[in-house]
Amino acid sequence: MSGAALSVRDVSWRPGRGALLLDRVGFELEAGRVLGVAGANGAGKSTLLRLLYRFHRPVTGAVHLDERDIWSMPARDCARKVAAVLQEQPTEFALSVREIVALGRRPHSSGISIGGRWDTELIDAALEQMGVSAFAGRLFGSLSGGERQRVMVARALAQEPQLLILDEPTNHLDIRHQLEIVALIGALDITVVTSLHDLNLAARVCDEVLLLHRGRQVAHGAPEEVLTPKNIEHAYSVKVMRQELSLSRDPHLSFHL
Ligand SMILES: Nc1ncnc2c1ncn2[C@@H]1O[C@H](COP(=O)(O)OP(=O)(O)OP(=O)(O)O)[C@@H](O)[C@H]1O
Repeated sequence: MSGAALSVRDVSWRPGRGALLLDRVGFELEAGRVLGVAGANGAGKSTLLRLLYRFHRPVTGAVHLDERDIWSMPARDCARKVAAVLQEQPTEFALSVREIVALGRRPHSSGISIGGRWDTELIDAALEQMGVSAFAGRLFGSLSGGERQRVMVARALAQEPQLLILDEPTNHLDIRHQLEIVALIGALDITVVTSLHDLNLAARVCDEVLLLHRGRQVAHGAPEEVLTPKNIEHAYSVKVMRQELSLSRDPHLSFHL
């Protein structure tokens, strides 16, 4: 797997004739970097992600992957290059975990069958990487929320994307699996854009952070430049304390009203 450079230029989006929910957001992300998208509930994080995986078409601006506008490429090419793990989970409850992960290979298959040796190896590797091999034969619908979340990440990895979009990937996950997914994101050599509510986690895992407030970009850059008490107070309407952890000396943010 290798990553693609992502260029988002001045994108805006509104539903139909409604008000703009995203207003001229733009950033450049080099191949292999991890960008965290932060902001309060309703700030526009999921809306921005939807523009990146070609669910919404921007009303202004454009999204380029390796210098190609994603709307100028055939839908199938985009599906090969971009994988998304969303908060809404699929309703294919009657499929097994393995069958769900195998769906990640669909954009790469020439016919309706998925089952070459390379596909099998990739599916096995993705199941293993997400620690879900043990229940590969179980029905997806019988899994817990956290187990399902890990299966959906495995499906995205099996897709061999160049850009991976994650909408709140740590939702439903216990602390061990949160740490594991954070380690996995850090170890992938593809480009990743992830929304995250936990700002301390965002500071640890992301190379860059984009902070949104009411559909507008407040700041974009290195986590320590963006996640300042001033920016967070503006974006979330909370008071912020920044401390240094005594052992690791890592900065740690705490919040109060
Ligand atoms: N298709 C739509 N039609 C009308 N309003 C929408 C539509 N999609 C999103 N919105 C509204 O746009 C705003 C931004 O939504 P979005 O889901 O992008 O926020 P978010 O930052 O991801 O929030 P959260 O942290 O709660 O998941 C919200 O007020 C939402 O209700």
